[in-house]
Amino acid sequence: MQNFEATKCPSDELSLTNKIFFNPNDVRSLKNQFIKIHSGSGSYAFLLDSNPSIPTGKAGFSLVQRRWANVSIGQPVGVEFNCSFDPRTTCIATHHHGPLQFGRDANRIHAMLSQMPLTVGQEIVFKFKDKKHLLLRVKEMETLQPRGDVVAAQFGVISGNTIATFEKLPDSPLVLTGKAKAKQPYQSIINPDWNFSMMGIGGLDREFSDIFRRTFASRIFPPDLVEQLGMCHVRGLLLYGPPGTGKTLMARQIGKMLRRSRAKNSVNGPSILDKTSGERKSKIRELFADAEEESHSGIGNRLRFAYQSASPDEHGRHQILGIHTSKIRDNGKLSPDVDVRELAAKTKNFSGAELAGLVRAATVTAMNRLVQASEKVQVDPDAIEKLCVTRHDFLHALEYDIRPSFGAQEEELDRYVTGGLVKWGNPVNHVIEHGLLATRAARAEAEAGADSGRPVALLLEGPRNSGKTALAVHIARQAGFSYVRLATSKNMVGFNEVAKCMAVKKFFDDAHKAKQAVVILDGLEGLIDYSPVGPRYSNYVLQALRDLITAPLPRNKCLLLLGTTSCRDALEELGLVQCFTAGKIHVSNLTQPEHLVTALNQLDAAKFTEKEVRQIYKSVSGCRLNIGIKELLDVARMTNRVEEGDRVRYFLDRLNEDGRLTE
Ligand SMILES: Nc1ncnc2c1ncn2[C@@H]1O[C@H](COP(=O)(O)OP(=O)(O)OP(=O)(O)O)[C@@H](O)[C@H]1O
Repeated sequence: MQNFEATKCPSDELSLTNKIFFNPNDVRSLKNQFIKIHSGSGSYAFLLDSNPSIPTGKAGFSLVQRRWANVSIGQPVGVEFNCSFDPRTTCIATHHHGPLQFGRDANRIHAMLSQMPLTVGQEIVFKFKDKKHLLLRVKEMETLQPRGDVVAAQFGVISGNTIATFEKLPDSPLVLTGKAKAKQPYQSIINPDWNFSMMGIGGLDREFSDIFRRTFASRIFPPDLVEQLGMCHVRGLLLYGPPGTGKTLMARQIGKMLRRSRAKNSVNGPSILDKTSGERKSKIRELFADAEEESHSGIGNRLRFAYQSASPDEHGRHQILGIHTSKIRDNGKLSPDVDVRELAAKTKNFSGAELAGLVRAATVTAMNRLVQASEKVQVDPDAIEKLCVTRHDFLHALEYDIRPSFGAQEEELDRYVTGGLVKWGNPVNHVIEHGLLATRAARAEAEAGADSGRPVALLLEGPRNSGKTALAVHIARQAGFSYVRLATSKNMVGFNEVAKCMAVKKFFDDAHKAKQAVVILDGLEGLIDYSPVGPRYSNYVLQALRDLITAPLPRNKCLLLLGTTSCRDALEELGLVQCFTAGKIHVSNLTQPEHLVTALNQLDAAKFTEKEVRQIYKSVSGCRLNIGIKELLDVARMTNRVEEGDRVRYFLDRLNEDGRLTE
């Protein structure tokens, strides 16, 4: 080893060779030989070259070399000449990633690199497209040992078989293409100091993990995988809930979880509104300024809202789902058990945007399987290979994540048929048949293709508790239309006249957008605030209802209107019954002992034994019966709580007391 003094590289051009220069007399015939430089801070491998402008006894380092090898001008360095690399143990190899595409520069760069010994941490500079300098930093090296083991190495030389995997620094404007993109490092959005065990959100773990899965899971995966799945990141998140349920706490914790630069912006709504208008605007602008800057690195600055008026039919949904899953399928990440046709059948009332959301939610669920978030967030290193979106992921997303906002509100409708539908006699069948006829008429109206069709409006009228609402819901469901809404004054408690009109109008407006819609106007007397004392009613709502029920429909649209009332006479006087041109169907109470027996035999709410039913039948035969199905269900439920031997007596007593059974 000889001692030299570090000096500058003779020219900028020579520094792009990434070699160390010596005076020709010092190195005589040596050229393009490997040397090792030993400075106080470590040992580094280089190629040497000679140049007369370097004084004897000195070694010329470029600025970049001096920086990464920690050598300063004038510093003594030890130089080991004639170093050689054992090609069997120091040829750099890597075995799983493809090379970066350098385009036209590839050969030149490859030629330069293939001559060069490399040290971990080394920085190499070269010219790259139009005068710009490209800096490569050696991050890690693996050498392939004769027995096939791969061992991490400090020094190495590039051989013909070396596979180089290029990564780009997060702030680099370079765009990598080809397979090398997979290794592209991305600045994780998750704060490295974040620890889930210190989250401090009591009882909200499930909510937090839901938020994590649906919002951030996609951001901790390599961008290339995210691209292969055709996903875009969630750009905004709205936490909603009653006061004091932990929304702000969760938002703050999410802020902490994210890297600081991304999470410093938190404002309190009222405090912003406190300012003068100009100040307010500038505050809001300030708030988004950072996010706007970051938008280049993938953090969005805008929340997007998508609205699609009519829900597509099954064929349309099949196509839409096909489009949104195509990228995942093309990249081999869609499990063969995913049947788009099955999903199309299961996604009635989903809009296009909701179908896209469903695919996204299923993908995120699949991704989440590869995330371990016990303490730190970790992604399975083989995520790219392992990721597979399965049928189960779609079913999970259907159950927990995406519900159609437009269309039938199944859960709400369920509340109106809690006791199921008991077919206790012909009067029930009669109503259902009429409902079917009206449905057909509504369809025919749309198919006729007239410029403007008419809604088909059917009124179900009958005594209180006779089951009008439940029958209307049954008819609506049987129709199988995509949009089903139930307007009831029970959901409009505290609304003034205008608010009521607006609420009902919204149902009609939405119904006009759907291809096939049912609107149930439940308890018309309640909607118009009818009171027999006076009598009083809201003329404002009455007029609105009359106009809405009779308003013509947009072309090719079909609307079935089902009204219910227990005050037919009053509504007739007000001219509302007349608007139901498709018919007025009477929903009756149970009046025959046979009705009662048939109903009791079918009731799920109360299990009467055959013997009990026979006893009841005997007792009611010859009596006058008049009971609504709703009331019967209530009495039967109460009977359930009674001791076995007393059930029949209790049941009959209740009917007698309430005047439902008379001699
Ligand atoms: N054949 C049936 N027809 C209607 N409802 C039935 C029938 N069988 C069982 N039910 C149940 O009875 C109940 C009927 O209540 P519903 O609210 O429909 O009555 P209603 O006549 O609309 O009452 P209201 O007079 O208060 O408006 C529901 O829980 C429903 O599930």
